[in-house]
Amino acid sequence: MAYALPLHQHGKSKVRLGRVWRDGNVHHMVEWNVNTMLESDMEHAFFKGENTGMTATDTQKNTVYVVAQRMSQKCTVEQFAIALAQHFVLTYPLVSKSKVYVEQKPWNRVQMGGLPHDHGYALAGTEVRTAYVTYDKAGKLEVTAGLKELSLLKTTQSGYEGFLRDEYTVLPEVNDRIMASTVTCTWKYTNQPTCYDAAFAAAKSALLDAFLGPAKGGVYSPSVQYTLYNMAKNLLDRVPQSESVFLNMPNLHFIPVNPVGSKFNNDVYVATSEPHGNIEAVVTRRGMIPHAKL
Ligand SMILES: O=c1[nH]c(=O)c2[nH]c(=O)[nH]c2[nH]1
Repeated sequence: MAYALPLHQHGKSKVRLGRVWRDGNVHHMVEWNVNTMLESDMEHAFFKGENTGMTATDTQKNTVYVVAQRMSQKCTVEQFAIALAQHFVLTYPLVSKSKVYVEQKPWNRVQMGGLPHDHGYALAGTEVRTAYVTYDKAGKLEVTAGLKELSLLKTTQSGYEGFLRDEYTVLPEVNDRIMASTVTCTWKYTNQPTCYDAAFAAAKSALLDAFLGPAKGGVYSPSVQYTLYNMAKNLLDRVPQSESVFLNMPNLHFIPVNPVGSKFNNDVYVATSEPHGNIEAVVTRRGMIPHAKL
């Protein structure tokens, strides 16, 4: 006995991508999380196990990257979703309706000293300020200030070369890549600042400046490790009351995509959060005792 099939559809979920448009030195970047769903005359797949004419969800995923690449001018999330939705219906005769849902991450261009940064972005509204305080009977006060979930990204001025190669290494050496991280940082005060807000602001801008470099041109990073050290160093330079800095920086990979043989043109990337690199260190003034990771 054949039962009714009043609804069926198939699609791909959570296709995450980064799209960068390069206008000379000024880059425009978006990160999208795309879900596709196709309604189609595919009853025979359910009833008979025949896949003839089916647009595979893997094909749908590749198409997400291809259409993102075809958007040659900087576009809105709506314009991209329309182009993708129309592509499915206009390309595949059995597809009667396409449904495309896209979420855009709130990456905002960083303003540095009042100037928009050429290629530096920060995620809006995610950063958390932290304070860890201990006080003992002898009157000893220890204050460790910090921040976490500060997401930073730059679309260029980052590379990774010269690392050990053996039979387990497949990673190509690159001198231009996206670098993105969600920074956790704590710094311990030897002397208490007169204004914690001002010290926090100085610390945060020290981190941002070392990660991104100047608004025009940025600064080259040969590794997350080097940038991390320079962020900590900048903080110790600019916050004289601090004695040691702990930094944790996941390396959130944006992997170049060549959708269906098309050439990667520094434009479309698979946006990933797992697995990710994880780099951390404690940097202190000479003679100072490092504070524990909190
Ligand atoms: O900046 C980097 N540091 C690493 O330790 C590392 N490892 C890796 O695979 N890519 C990178 N990038």
